Amino acid sequence: MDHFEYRTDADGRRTLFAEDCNVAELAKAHGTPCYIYSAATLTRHVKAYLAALGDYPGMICYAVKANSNLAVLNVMARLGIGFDIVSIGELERVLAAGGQADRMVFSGVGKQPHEMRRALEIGVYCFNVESFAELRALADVASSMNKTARVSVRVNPDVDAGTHPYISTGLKENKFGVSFDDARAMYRFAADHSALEVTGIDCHIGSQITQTAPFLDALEKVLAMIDELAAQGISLTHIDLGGGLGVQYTTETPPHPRDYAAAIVKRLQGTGLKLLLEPGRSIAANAGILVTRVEYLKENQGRHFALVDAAMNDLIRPSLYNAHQQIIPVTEPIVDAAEAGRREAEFDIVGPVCESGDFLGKQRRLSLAHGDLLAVRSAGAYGFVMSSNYNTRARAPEIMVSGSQHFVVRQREKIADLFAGEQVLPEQVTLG
Ligand SMILES: Cc1ncc(COP(=O)(O)O)c(C=O)c1O
Ligand SMILES: N[C@@H](CCCC[NH3+])C(=O)O
Repeated sequence: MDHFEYRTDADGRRTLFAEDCNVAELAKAHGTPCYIYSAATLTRHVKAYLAALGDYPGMICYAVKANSNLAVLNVMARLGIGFDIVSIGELERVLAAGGQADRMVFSGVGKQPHEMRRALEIGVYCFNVESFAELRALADVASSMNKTARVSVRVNPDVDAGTHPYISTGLKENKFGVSFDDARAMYRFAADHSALEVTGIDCHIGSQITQTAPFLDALEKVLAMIDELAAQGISLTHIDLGGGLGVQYTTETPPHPRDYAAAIVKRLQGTGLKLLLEPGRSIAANAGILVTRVEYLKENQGRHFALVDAAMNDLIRPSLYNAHQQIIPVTEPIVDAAEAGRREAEFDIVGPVCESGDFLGKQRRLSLAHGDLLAVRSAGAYGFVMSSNYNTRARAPEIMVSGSQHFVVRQREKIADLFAGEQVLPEQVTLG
C-alpha cells in the first residue's frame, strides 16, 4: 500500500491524491512533467525494515542511488537510519541532508583515492571493498593520513537472483565483488595491515528480486566463509546483505520487507553478527510518481500514440530494461462522447525525444484527450536519479508531499542553465 489514492473531488470526479494533496492541482501549480514523492510512504517503508530488525543489532543503510533527493535523504536521516553510498557526490548529499558519517557504508567498484580520503576524513562506518587493487589503494590512502580504514570485503557468491541481466550483481560474470578465494587473500592482507581494520563481509546479488530464497542461499555461502575466517583468527563483526528486494510494479509478488528482513534475522540469531541491509528500491519506488501531460494524440497505420511531455530522459527504465510501470489517469475522465478529440484505445505512451526507444509504456488501454494528466507509478526509485538532459531537455522538478503540505525540493531546470558554463570556440581557434 502507498499514499497515492483516488478521491472524489468537489466536481464529483475521481482524482489522484498524493497523501492529502490533489495531484492535478500540484501539476497545475508546478507544471509537468514533475516527480511527486510521499514522505509518509517512505517513512512507512523504513519503519517496516526497522520493525523487522527489532532488537537484533544492525543498521538499515538506505541505498542513496535509488533516489538521492535531499528531502528523501532527510526523511531517512530523521528516522535515524544509515546510508549506502557509491560516490563522493552521494556522500556530500547525505551530509547536506543531515545524515551521519558514521552511519555510511561506502560501496562501489571504482572508488578513487580522493573519494577514499574524504570518506576517511569524515569517518564512514566502513568501506565495502570490491577488489584487491582497491584494498591496496585504500591501505595506501589510510596510511598516508595516519588513519585506519574499516573494511568489509564484497564477495560475489555466484547466486542467480533471477532478475534482469542488467541489474543482476551476484553472478561470476558480473563486475561486482570478488570470489571467495580472492576474499580469503584480501582478508589476510587486511588483517596484517596496520591501516586496515577488518570489520565485516558484504554481499549483494542483484536488484528487483522477488523471492527470499536467493538471499538465503547467498547468506549460507557467506556464513560458511565467516566460519572459515574465524578458524583462521579473523573474526568479523558484521554481515551486510545488500539491497535488492523487489517491489510490485504490476503483478510481481515480492515478499514484504518485514518478512524478508525477518527471515534473515531469524537465520542470524545466535551468530553474534550485526546485520546491515542496503535497501533502495523497496523503500523509494512506490513512494513516487511521475506526472505527465498528454500533448497530442496520433494514429499511425492502426497504432495509437499518446505524445506526452515526459520522455526517456525523465524516466529511462522502460527504454533501458523494457520495464513495465503502471500508467494511470490523474483525473478519471467523465466519459463524454461529445468531448472533442477524446479517444479510447490501446496507446503507446511516448515522449518527444528523437528515439523510437523513447516510450513510457506500450499498448495501454486508456481514454485520452489533449491536456489529460497521467501518472507513471512506482517512479520513486531509479527515476529522477537516472534522468538526463538528452535532447537538451530540462529536468523535471521534484516535489515532496507530507499530509496536506508540499515542498518543491528541486525546481525545474531552466533552459539557459543547461548550457551555462559552456563556451563557444574562441575566435583565434582556426578551423580545418
Ligand atoms: C551494493 C548495492 N547496495 C544496494 C543496492 C540497492 O539495491 P535495491 O535498490 O535493489 O534495493 C544496490 C543496487 O543494486 C547495490 O549495488
Ligand atoms: N537502475 C536499476 C537498478 C539498479 C540497481 C543498482 N545496482 C533499475 O532501475 O531497475
